[in-house]
Amino acid sequence: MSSLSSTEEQSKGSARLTESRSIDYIPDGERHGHPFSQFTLWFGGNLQITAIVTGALAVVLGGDVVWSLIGLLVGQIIGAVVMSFHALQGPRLGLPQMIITRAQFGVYGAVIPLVLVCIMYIGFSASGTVLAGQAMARLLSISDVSGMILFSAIIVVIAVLGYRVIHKLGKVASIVGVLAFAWLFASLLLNTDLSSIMQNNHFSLPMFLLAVSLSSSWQIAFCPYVSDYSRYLPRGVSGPKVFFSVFSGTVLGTQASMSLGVITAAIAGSAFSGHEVSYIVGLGKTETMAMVIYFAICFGKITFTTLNAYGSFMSLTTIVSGFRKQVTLSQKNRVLFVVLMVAASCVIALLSEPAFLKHFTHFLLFLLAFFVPWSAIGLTDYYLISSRAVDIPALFDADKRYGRWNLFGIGVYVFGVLIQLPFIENPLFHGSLTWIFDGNDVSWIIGWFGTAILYYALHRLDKRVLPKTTLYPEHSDQ
Ligand SMILES: Nc1ccnc(=O)[nH]1
Repeated sequence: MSSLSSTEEQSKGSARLTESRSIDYIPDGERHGHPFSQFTLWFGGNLQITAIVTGALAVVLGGDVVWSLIGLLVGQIIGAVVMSFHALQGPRLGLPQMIITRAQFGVYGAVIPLVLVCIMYIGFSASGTVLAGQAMARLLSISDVSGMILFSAIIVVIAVLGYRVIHKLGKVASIVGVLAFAWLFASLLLNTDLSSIMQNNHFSLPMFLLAVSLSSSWQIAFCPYVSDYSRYLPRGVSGPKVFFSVFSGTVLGTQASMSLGVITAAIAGSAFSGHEVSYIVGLGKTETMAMVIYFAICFGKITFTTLNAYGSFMSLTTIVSGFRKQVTLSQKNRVLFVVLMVAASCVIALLSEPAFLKHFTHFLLFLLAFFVPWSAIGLTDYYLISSRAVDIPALFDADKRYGRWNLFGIGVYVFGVLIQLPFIENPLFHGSLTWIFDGNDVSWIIGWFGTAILYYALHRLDKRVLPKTTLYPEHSDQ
């Protein structure tokens, strides 16, 4: 009887819209969903203004049309392969992404990348809030400040509701995004001679590499939270289906947005840079259509701003729980943590000047140097060294096998960050060896492979005793 009622409660709990779990293991009884939801989340989420502007950069900074499109696609594919391998850990381990890091860095050691993750996502959200807040202000005829606050309030609500609502949002965002993009592509192409744009075709290696880096770093920045959104899928779900749903969703969505950016920048020339939003809105020749586009811009920013809020709230929980041996989070603290994270990005958005935002974007890209080695260590350890076996209870207890600080993992990580520095080309940081690659930033390639190879080659120095198969928490119904 008691087991019946607890099962009943559980199924009711899992069907509720408000999520109660955070960084804890998702038991089999609560697993649900289909890999297709991964496609709609990553496809719909990427159909948005920041991806358009990022794609346009390839042309604004001097690239041609044809090779920019190809370079962006190549970078999309490389970044999405890495990202999709992280996504697969969700259903297999039933855990969000960053807590898995404790297996390689130790329960306390994982705080090092976690703090950086929080900063990165607060930053991404801040820049998204500025754009969406302005679009919302035009849409509702309110001030920019009110637009940003209102947008942030919407993000708090969705992030608190959690997993199920986020996936529903992904589905709606896919539909709204496809309609908006079909219209934008059609109005651009009907008014221009596509063949003349396609003649803008002159290969230059530096510009090609720039396009590859723009899109691959776009994708890699999702890695610290991909499994957060796949962790409720059934444990035995088909690996290839999850992989290809995430992969095709994120590649197709981002490539559509970035291609629109490339074509718009090529047509508009200097009229585009600095006036991206008003140029896109100007494509709607009537007042009503302009309002529809403002709506699409605002709506398009909701998905990832929510993901950033949810991901940073989950990371904050992982930091706090590491020191408190705590596995679950009360509903009150859940709301508190989400509000803290969203308020931080809203304040940055409110204080930011347009020029500040540009520097801030450079800073966020610079932060990527800290995630590339994190990703390389996480994937090499999980797929090649641990053979996908993780002692899940030990991730929650610093006295168990993963310990407090794993000096081996942390050491390789620090090395991975350092080997990238000479190859970073960012307005905030000029590496000393970038001349070898004609001033291009290929630090992410060197950082990822250099770290993975080193971690693998030296793994005998690692003192951890690894489990033979994955160990699940005792009271879970797995
Ligand atoms: N490329 C991105 C990764 C993560 N968050 C974002 O807003 N954007």
